[in-house]
Amino acid sequence: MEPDIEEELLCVEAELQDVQDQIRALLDRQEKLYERQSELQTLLDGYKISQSAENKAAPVAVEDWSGSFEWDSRADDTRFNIFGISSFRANQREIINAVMSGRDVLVIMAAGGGKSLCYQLPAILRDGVALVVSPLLSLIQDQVMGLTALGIPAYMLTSTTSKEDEKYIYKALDKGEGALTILYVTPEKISKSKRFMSKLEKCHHGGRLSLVAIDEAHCCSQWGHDFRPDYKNLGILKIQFPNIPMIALTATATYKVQTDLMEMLHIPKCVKFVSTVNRPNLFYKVLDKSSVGKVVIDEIADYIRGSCSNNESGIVYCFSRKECEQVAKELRDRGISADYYHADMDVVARGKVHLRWSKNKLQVIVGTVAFGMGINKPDVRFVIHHSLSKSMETYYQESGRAGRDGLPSECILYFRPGDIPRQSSMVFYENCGLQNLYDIVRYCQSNRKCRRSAFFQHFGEAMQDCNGMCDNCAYGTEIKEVDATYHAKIIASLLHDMQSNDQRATMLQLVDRFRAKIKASGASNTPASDLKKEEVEQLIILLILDRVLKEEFQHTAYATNAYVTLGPLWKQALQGKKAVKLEITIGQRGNKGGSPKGANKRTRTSGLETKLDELRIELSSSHGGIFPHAVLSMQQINMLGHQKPTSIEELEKLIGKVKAEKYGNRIIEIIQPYVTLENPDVMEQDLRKASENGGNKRLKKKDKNLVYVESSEDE
Ligand SMILES: Nc1ncnc2c1ncn2[C@@H]1O[C@H](COP(=O)(O)OP(=O)(O)OP(=O)(O)O)[C@@H](O)[C@H]1O
Ligand SMILES: [Mg+2]
Repeated sequence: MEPDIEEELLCVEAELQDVQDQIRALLDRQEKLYERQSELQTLLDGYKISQSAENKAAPVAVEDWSGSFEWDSRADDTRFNIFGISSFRANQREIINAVMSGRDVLVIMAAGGGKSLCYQLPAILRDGVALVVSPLLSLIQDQVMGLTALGIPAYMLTSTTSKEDEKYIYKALDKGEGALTILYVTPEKISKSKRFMSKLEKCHHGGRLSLVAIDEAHCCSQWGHDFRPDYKNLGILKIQFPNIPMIALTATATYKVQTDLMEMLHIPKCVKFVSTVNRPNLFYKVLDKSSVGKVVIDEIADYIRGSCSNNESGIVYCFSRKECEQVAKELRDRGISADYYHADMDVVARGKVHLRWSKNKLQVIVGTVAFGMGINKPDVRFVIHHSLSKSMETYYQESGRAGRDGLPSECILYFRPGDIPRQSSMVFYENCGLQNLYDIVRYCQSNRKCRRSAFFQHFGEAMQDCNGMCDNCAYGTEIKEVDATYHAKIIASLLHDMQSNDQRATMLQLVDRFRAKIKASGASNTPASDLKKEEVEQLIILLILDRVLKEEFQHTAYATNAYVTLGPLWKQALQGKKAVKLEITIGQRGNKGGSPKGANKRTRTSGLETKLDELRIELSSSHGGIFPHAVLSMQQINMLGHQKPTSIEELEKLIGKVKAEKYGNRIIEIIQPYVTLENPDVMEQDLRKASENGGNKRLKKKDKNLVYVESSEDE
């Protein structure tokens, strides 16, 4: 009788546990649905408001921003002859048209998408002064130097502006004297300088304020990833200058951030342009990270030497300041030109490192997250994460600093489960901190799913083709699936015993205990004996993601420790009711030996291109220390390398009038010897085609092995 009762009791308990788990799962779902409900409600409210506002206003024609406008030919001329840009990228033309039509505009466009042109070009086309608010001094300096080199009267009013320039700027604002087309300021100028605001108002009253641009506009919103208090006050600009078009630009903004921005900047009726988050030229890959530090550095150094032997720029992101210094030193020991960048350094030292790197005098910056916004270098060919970021959003931002010029570039993340507790003990108190971290852990652990699809999912965008531009799509990984249900049971029972005795375990301790238990039981032939140390770590992470286990944190005087404890579904695991499948990679994850499709594309071997690269560095120093990419972009170097123009007229058709006039003689001098080496007939044909194309389309490549990628809308 008694055994029957016990058995039934066990069954009832198990069923109860099951029911509780289901309730928990439903509650989770309910929470998610509430969240979505509120998002949809806001969306609907916004839609209704804009509808009623439109109904009240005079009826407007359907807004077709891609149609033809009176300024079309001037816009094309400025794009090509001043900026040297052969065609507009997606949405650029439409955005420019909306601004030119006097509308307020909100632009969400991926990093490197070409947002600057969207306000710089209308600034040139419209009469008067364009005010640009940008959050960082370094960003402003880059932009002003670049524009000045193109002959555009651009100035900045910041703490570093000389008295003389300040006087010039105030006079231009006040009385319209002197040429001033674009004026950059930091948000503090708007919120703190009454003098500046009064001059700006005078400029406006005189009808000389052409537009207002708010760059990195996500800084306005507390929900964004980089909130800046001074950005909160920028709403004043629309109140004071209601009839001046305002354009707000950012690389990423969730729907919540977008509505927040529109409200704060007082642009409820703005035209919104949202471009895809996809960066088709970036190759994403995750590599297993060895627990031996030197091995990881050896691999990184090998990669840089092998794939970026032409001194192509890159970034290595590290978790801590100490790690940055260490990794930079070890890369230098291996002959790579690398230096570190973190928040503990003083501003001058940081600025110096950044500048050397921007001018191609330093190949690699090893940085913490402090090396962030303000990186304006277009030709970063690789971003390597020495350890994982804290969320998908942060990873998207950081890896997105690669390939802003549209040329193929690589984003490599070194992952090992042992790095997770370091991150989790930093983020656990943030809103959704652990949830965000576990999302990127899922990204890292996945051996099958397209990496790109994780970004689409995260940013709520429809899937797009990856075109083999991630490791899982390009070559996949050989995987062995292990039934780890039994292993999970042992781990749950181990932790249960420990917790009953008021003991705790870190992940490493748990791995050791697990392995010791297997060894002590002499069960070398049990299925649990077959897992290596790293695989047990991987299993523990899997159990955390599956909520069988969870992380808990405790502060000591020196650190925050992360412990692994039993999670909501532990009983199921203990009873062997939770099927656990562990994917183990066979050999090394990713195909390190083979080259991904993306990596091949950018191999630049031509001697002429190397010479042109050297020339742009030389010209950049002799033209007031501007950046080499402001002289010629990598795309332009590739184009010149293939088309080899030999006269200023031909050159003009490729890089526009301003650059051809300024640097033309030197460029042709470099190209000339290479032309005489070639078959004159072939060259003749190429040049004829170039002029037929008006310089707007690239020529067909002569050499099948050379792949030339130009970023343009028709790419
Ligand atoms: N239509 C185009 N064709 C080719 N190159 C372009 C085009 N538009 C912009 N670029 C180039 O792309 C690079 C990135 O442009 P830009 O700095 O405006 O990007 P962004 O969208 O502001 O990115 P971020 O969010 O990182 O600031 C620059 O080198 C710029 O010259
Ligand atoms: Mg920008």
